[in-house]
Amino acid sequence: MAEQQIKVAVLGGGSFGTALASIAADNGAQVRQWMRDEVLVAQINQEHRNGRYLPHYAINPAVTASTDLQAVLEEAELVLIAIPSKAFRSVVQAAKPWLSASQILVSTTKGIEQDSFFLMSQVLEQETGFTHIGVIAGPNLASEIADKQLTATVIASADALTRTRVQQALGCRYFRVYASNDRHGVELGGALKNIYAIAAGMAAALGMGENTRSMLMTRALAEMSRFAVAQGANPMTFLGLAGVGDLIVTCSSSLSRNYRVGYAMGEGRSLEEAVSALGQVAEGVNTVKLVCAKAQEMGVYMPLAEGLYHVLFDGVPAKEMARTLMMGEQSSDVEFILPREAVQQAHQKNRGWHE
Ligand SMILES: NC(=O)C1=CN([C@@H]2O[C@H](COP(=O)(O)OP(=O)(O)OC[C@H]3O[C@@H](n4cnc5c(N)ncnc54)[C@H](O)[C@@H]3O)[C@@H](O)[C@H]2O)C=CC1
Ligand SMILES: O=C(CO)COP(=O)(O)O
Repeated sequence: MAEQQIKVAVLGGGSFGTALASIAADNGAQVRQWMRDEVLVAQINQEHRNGRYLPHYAINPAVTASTDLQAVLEEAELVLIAIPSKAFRSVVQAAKPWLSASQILVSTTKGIEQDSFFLMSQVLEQETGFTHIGVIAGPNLASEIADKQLTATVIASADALTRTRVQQALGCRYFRVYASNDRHGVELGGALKNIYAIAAGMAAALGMGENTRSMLMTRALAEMSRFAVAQGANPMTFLGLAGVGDLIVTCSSSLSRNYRVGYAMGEGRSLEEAVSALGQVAEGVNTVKLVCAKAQEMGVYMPLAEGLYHVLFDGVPAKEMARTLMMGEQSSDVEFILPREAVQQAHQKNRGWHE
């Protein structure tokens, strides 16, 4: 679909970086991928395979890998950054000498920075001061994309050039790219759903049914959009691929690392055991900590996230937490229609009937 060959740099040698590099190459781009591991670089360049993260996937030979940031970044028009949130800023800082204001910088990372509570595009903005900045998020399990299973993502940016170039560079017969200008909402959607994917994995391992999962996902969406609106995002974004789309896939699929962490804990493993068995990043573990602290600070009601926090970090059994949540205050279904406060007030007014 791309009209002329675009030069793309991908920072990150993990599963998503590798899948994105190959999409761009399938789409006719010249792609350079940066990673730290020289063995992996040699394997990608010689065998066109990433044995550590996507071992069964044939990478497009037009992707060349390198440990040299300068070589990867110079001449790149589009830079996709697929680095876990914990290391994101340090990688951007290392890349800075070879970044320029004419480049388009796009975060693909679904996480939040520890001390600042910054989303990754905010880190990009703060570190570079550039304007062509965007994020992508959506139902994008890397291994399914690697298999060329049909899916779509959202490029979110206030900058029209960023949106258009990413649509041109990545949109292809198995990957559609939709546009949004709610960067904050799209990025929050991607980060927040990881929390609920852990809870969904746990519920599945505990033998809870499809009604339960459906309730969990829907109430998760209510919580996510409540938090995002308090942060200045547009609630309608959560009806899109980066909201409900990504929530459905990560809460339903054992290919999701966050879901797998929850599932392992539901089977009785400790958080540490679950995370170390995974061997890859599950952003939700850190995100739930940060979001619960922020929600408390801002007075945002997030019972599911708080419940999960107590299960992960305070040793509360998941089944006990589920019972507590079920007996929590009766609330509003869609609070953008009937506010939660209206339901609470009606309860106070009509006290005594059930007691
Ligand atoms: N895997 C997936 O299905 C998807 C992942 N994402 C997001 O993409 C981000 C990256 O995830 P994956 O590629 O899946 O992770 P991964 O766990 O497969 O790989 C992480 C990569 O980052 C590298 N890395 C870690 N610390 C580094 C540092 N200090 N310097 C340089 N490189 C470092 C690792 O070596 C590895 O190559 C995450 O935030 C994730 O939420 C988004 C959509 C889909
Ligand atoms: O974001 C993802 C799919 O859209 C990947 O989820 P995990 O990080 O849980 O694997």
